[in-house]
Parts: sequence; C-alpha cells; structure tokens
Amino acid sequence: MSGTQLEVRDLSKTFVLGGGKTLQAVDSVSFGVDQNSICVLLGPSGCGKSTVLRMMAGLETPTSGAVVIGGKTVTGPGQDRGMVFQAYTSFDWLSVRKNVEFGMKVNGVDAAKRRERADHFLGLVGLIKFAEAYPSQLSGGMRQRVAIARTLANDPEVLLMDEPFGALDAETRWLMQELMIDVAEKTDTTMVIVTHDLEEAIFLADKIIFLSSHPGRLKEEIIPAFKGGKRIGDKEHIIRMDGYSELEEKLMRLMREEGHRRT
Ligand SMILES: Nc1ncnc2c1ncn2[C@@H]1O[C@H](COP(=O)(O)OP(=O)(O)OP(=O)(O)O)[C@@H](O)[C@H]1O
Repeated sequence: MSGTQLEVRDLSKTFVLGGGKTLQAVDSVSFGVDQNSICVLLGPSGCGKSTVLRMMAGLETPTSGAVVIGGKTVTGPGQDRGMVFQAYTSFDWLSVRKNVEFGMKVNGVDAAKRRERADHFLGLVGLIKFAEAYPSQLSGGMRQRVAIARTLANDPEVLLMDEPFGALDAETRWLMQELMIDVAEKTDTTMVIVTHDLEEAIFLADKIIFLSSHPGRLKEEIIPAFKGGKRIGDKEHIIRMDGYSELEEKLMRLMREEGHRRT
C-alpha cells in the first residue's frame, strides 16, 4: 500500500424530492483511501453508503464537498473507475470472453491484445474454461466473476463495488471475498466496497468507514489492527485470530446504536 489515492472531502448530498421537500442523505463526510488498499463502507440501511459510492463513481453530484481521485476532482463517470453492482450486469448475447473484451473493444484496443487481457483476467477469476460459454449457462457467482473480470480488464485505478455479493449463497460469497483479496494482492487496484455484512467487512477491509444512521456522517474510521497490516486470504483462518471477535462485537454495537437512533 502507498499514498492516498482517493479523498472524500467534506462531502454532503441533499436530494430534492417532490413538493419542495429535501432529504439530506450524506453530511460532511471526509476520509482517505490509500492506493491498492480495500476500504469498506459500513453502516445501517439507508445511512448513505451507496450515495457516497455513487458520488465516487460520478453518478451523483455532491451538494457540497468533493471526491478527489489521483489529485483530480470527480465531475462525472470516468475510465479511472470501474463499478460492480449487486445485480449481474452481463451482456447475455455475448460469450464470457466477449463480455470481458467489451470495454476494451469500445476503447479501440486491438483484437490480439483484447484477447490476451481478457484471458488474463478470466484466469484471475477462475473462469478461463468458460470463456466460450454464455452468461445464461453460468451460476450467479460465476456471472458476478465475469462482471469483476470485465471491470478489471478496463484497467480502472479504483474499483467501486455496491454490495457485490449480496445476492449470492454463503459459500459462493466466501469464495468471492477470497477472490477479492487475491485481486488486491495481484493488481494495483484500489477498492471501495459497500456492504452491511460485518464478517465481510472485517475480512476484506484494510480500513472500515462506519457511517451513522441518516443522514450519513462519519461515525468511526476503523483499521482492523489485529491483521497486523496483512491481508488474510482465507475465512477459516481470520475468524480464529486474536482480535477478530472483539472487532465483530464492536461493529455489532455500532450497528445496534445506529439502528436504535433510526427508530
Ligand atoms: N435518487 C434519490 N432520490 C431521493 N432520495 C434518495 C435517492 N437515493 C438515495 N436516497 C435516499 O438517501 C438515503 C441514503 O440512501 P443510500 O441508498 O445511499 O443508503 P444505503 O446506506 O446504501 O442503504 P442500504 O444499505 O439500505 O442499501 C435514503 O434515505 C434514501 O432514501
């Protein structure tokens, strides 16, 4: 991990609703994300996690404050960022390989290079044997791996993921989480991942940004110190480490506090 890649500076978002009403979703949030680190946005339902992520993606405009990536203020979507959503967003009429090649084709990358990069990322997500298959022939977890490979093949500096594994069964979810650790180790990508799953947050995060209940404010910035600055590649190992259950308990307490505040 090296210097700060992404900065959220005093970021606020107020949505204008019908009938002249407004809703403040995010209130003066500031934090930084180091290059090639994994930052997890955590907090109770409706606290503004997706809104913060969408402002990072340039899909929503901040009401005030800014997202700065590599020293440049985000003003809209850009190729420096890739986004993976909870719903599988594959092109069903294209083979798995052509799905992964799609963005490169749009960007004018030549055919040989496209294929080489597509196969590299399909290898990384364990799908090279399925390169000629169509998305409809794959399981949900496999389709999500196609989406991740496709996004990574566009070479984003920052990978933004909104509850990417929320629709998957527990076992596939663990495999996908382990895959993301592997991707962080093997590429230079900076990742921001939204979740409300505490286990997922602890497993993946180099840093957890905990947002308070509506409107989303920075409640706590938590470094899972028990990992000793390392990424732990398998779930069974991490849950047995000293410090794991203390952090889980702390996050549960924060979730409960914020949940009560909301009701
Ligand atoms: N386009 C929009 N227009 C109006 N209000 C919105 C819009 N998008 C989000 N909101 C509101 O902003 C608040 C934060 O929503 P957001 O989806 O960011 O929360 P979240 O923490 O990601 O929630 P969840 O964990 O349930 O997905 C909510 O009250 C939501 O209703």
